[in-house]
Amino acid sequence: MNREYVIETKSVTKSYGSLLALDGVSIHVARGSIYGLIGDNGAGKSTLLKLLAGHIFAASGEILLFGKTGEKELERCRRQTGTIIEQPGFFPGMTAEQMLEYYRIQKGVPGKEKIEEILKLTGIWEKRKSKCKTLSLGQKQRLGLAIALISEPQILILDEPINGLDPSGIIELRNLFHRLNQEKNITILLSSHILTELQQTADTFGFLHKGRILEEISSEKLMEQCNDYLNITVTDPQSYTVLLEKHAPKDSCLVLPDQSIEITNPMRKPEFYSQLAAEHGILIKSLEQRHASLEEYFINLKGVSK
Ligand SMILES: Nc1ncnc2c1ncn2[C@@H]1O[C@H](COP(=O)(O)OP(=O)(O)OP(=O)(O)O)[C@@H](O)[C@H]1O
Repeated sequence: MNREYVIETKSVTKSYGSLLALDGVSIHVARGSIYGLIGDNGAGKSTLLKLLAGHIFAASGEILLFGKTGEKELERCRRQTGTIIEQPGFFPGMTAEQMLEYYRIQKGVPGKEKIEEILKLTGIWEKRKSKCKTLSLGQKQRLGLAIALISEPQILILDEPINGLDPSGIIELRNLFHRLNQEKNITILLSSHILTELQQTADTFGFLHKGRILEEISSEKLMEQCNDYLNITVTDPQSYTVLLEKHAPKDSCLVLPDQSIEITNPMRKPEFYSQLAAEHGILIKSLEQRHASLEEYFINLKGVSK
């Protein structure tokens, strides 16, 4: 399938002095997707997002927005992009509504009526008369999002938007991202150092580690990779594996160095495996069910790349 990428980088490199922050980074963000850029602290996420936003420039490689490249074209395309890379400056004494109006005028966006629509869309309408200094972190994130949305962008680029929010704040923001994506057809690129935070938000993930993209993967494929495991320790592993081959031939079994037997994505319920042993006079010492988490997947990926 030939998907249209609204954001693409090709072998982008960026150094700060002798520090290579991005090393040949290529990412592909399809129109209509929510793309999660995952990486530890210092992996290079902000650097990549700043390059896309035009705050800094690459040493080599190519950046494409809406398929267009070259600084002049990119500048034009960036007008259709809303970004929050560092918190936009808020004047503490201004109200949320005044702050949004300030940015509307600064960005040259016509139509005062947009203010009401965006304050309602981002869920801070009730707080419109509150001064910025009194807003909570979550409310500030929403106001930042409102500012990014004022120019009706087709793309949103958000650096760690979930950082520091409590669980209910995360859920609210996640729902908002889904609404913006579904109802306004906005493509969203957002970063986080916590994979599980983006697990239910993004449909595509890019794993960035020490300035390099290790993998780009759809959330569907990622979930498939996170297998279920059954780990069984028995008194007689040899006889038990023979039994498994006969009675559960479709299962993929592996005898681990500690002589326990690992079944990946077992076809039957755990009781089947304990009954099978019992019926043949084999004693089960332990039986554990495990699901490889997304975090484990990322840790393994980083391990392989060393
Ligand atoms: N202006 C700068 N001058 C020098 N080094 C920098 C600068 N900005 C970033 N770096 C370094 O580049 C590397 C990548 O930093 P970057 O901020 O892009 O990472 P990050 O993945 O966004 O990290 P975090 O999750 O901590 O925000 C880090 O080693 C950082 O110290």
